[in-house]
Amino acid sequence: MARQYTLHRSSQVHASGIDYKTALNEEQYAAVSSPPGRALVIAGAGSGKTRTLTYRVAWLLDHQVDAREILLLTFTNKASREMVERVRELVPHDTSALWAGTFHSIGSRILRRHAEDLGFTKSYSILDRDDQKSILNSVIASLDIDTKQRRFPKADVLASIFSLMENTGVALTEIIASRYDQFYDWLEKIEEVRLGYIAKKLATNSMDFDDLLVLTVRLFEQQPDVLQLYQGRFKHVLVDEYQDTNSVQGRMIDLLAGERNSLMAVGDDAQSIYSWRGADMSLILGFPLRYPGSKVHIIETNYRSVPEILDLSNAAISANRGRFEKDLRSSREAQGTLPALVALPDPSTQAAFVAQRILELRDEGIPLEEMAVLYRAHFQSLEIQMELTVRGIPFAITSGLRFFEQAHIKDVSAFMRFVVNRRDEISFLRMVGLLPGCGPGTAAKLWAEWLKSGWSERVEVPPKWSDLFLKFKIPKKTAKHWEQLCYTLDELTPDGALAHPSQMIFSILEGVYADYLTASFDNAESRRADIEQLSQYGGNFDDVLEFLAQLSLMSSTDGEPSGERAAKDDEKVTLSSIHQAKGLEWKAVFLIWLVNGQFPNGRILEADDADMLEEERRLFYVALTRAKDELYLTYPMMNPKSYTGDIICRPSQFLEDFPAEMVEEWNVGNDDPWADDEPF
Ligand SMILES: Nc1ncnc2c1ncn2[C@@H]1O[C@H](COP(=O)(O)OP(=O)(O)OP(=O)(O)O)[C@@H](O)[C@H]1O
Repeated sequence: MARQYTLHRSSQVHASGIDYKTALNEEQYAAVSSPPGRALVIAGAGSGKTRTLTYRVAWLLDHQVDAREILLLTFTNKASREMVERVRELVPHDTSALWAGTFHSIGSRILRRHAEDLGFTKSYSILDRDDQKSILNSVIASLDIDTKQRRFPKADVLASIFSLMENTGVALTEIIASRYDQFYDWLEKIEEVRLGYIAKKLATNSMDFDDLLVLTVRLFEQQPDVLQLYQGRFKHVLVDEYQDTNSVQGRMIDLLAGERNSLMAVGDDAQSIYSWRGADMSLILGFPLRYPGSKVHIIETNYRSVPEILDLSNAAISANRGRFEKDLRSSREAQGTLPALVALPDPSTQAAFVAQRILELRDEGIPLEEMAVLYRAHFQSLEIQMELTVRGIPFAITSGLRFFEQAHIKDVSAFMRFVVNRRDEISFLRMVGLLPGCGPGTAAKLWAEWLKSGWSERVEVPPKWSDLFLKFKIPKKTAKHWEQLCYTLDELTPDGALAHPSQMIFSILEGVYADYLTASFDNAESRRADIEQLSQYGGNFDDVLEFLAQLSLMSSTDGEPSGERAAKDDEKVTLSSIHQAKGLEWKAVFLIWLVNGQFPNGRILEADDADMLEEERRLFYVALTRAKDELYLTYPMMNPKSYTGDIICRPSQFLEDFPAEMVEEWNVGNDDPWADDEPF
């Protein structure tokens, strides 16, 4: 009888040498190794979404997929950087042709190549919120709206309204009626401002963040050949944080996936927390219907939290109805202590409790950078900040201006933006506005002279700025500085070519900006150091267009944790809003201000809208699931700072969503001999 002999196919051994079955759990492996097609991966909190996506990319590369056929869309720039880095560590393949980034950065990359088709040039500027506001204000001024008679929405509010429109596809009338009905009588004028804003963006060759998405989709819809080009390239589209995509992003994905391409969307419906910015949860819930025949993978093993914390989180979210059923299990051993529920007399005692506990935990061996204080809104961190400062406990706050949004960084980039995009009025005005004696009136006149010269419309850079600019009419006080500016601009474009980004920054600093810094800021030295750092960063780019795009994208408000997050070797407690804690984890988490009206937020309670309340509960769930080992839920019983005088606080209704046995109540006393026996 013939001998049975089994042949081990060499394809089992991957170029990367990764043993996928060992590196992943069964659920993760099923998703990572799934055949080409449409797949939705519902991965619970702490279940390894990053691992699943990075191994999926490695798997594709190991299975003869070319890196250039992969598109990885992420929610933040940081996430995309980390994932690409992780893939590089995993596989020997060349991954440089892989496209990874946020929707905005991928949109910008595509638009850069096809801007002419949409009436822009490839050197278009990207507007941030500040720039948007300047344009909107100038449009409002030009329309002669009588804002004194009745309150007209401020530029910031208008920018939010227009953005919501673009991101949701909902008509202006409807948005005003449902969310801003106090401005309903202004509807016509608001529409005029909107049209004026669009026209001004086109005239100044500028796009805002929403345009990066909307125009990409428009390009795909209006030009089938362009769409085919990208569909033909990206055979594998992977999307992270799918629960927070909005309808335009959803459409962009659908278009790229087309009829045939593989699509893997990874997300957790229970963590969808951006509907206020247009995220559309129906995209994730409706995926199986939109993609008939798609496979749904559910990953339910949580590696992060001890069972006590996870059970509480599961119970807390179970009150929500609109969700995929899942049963998240902890892979960790029970530790025998329950999450703490701590009622404190008032906000300052709450702060004292948190600070004291932080010090005790540090003594027990948890480093400060493994602890976080989370809250619904930034102002709720005030007392904590004061208390930590008094006790000398270092902390980092994830709020405030990002590096790239600071005035001095924007000033320097205004020079670069203008020489690159000579129709960029905002940058021109910002740049000349830095010169002594040059107020808004003079700046506007200079801009008019510039337009009159005809050079703003020409493709080529003027061979010598000084030849042109020195003919302009300049106030006496400004003349010397204007001359200096001209020579600096000449240095930015030697012989009509754009200089290297680092060289440009150096010239701007030495030519014009250093003087301005010392004359304007008492911390000129540290600002100068920032600019030098920017110049160093510029060394990573050969192309100034790429550099400027990256700069704008980094200062986006796309949910990126801003400010400094405590680096690993930097011993600091993190103070963060829950939104900005998305995707992060700490050994000990303090969730403060669990009071009705604060969390859930008062506006949401007033609106009495079930969907909004569910989103608020998901936010609560996100906060709970950030904790690995210790979780403290705290609230003040009295709020002495309220406008109405002292008010008694009602504990958050979310605390009623789980059985009392799941937490341990702490009674906090006082060792002050002068205090009453009772805590208050
Ligand atoms: N198969 C695995 N074996 C061991 N540890 C794992 C495995 N998969 C993931 N982990 C670990 O689990 C933790 C959580 O992973 P990750 O941060 O990717 O979760 P997540 O799904 O993005 O969570 P969230 O959505 O709550 O932010 C990480 O520390 C990760 O290293």
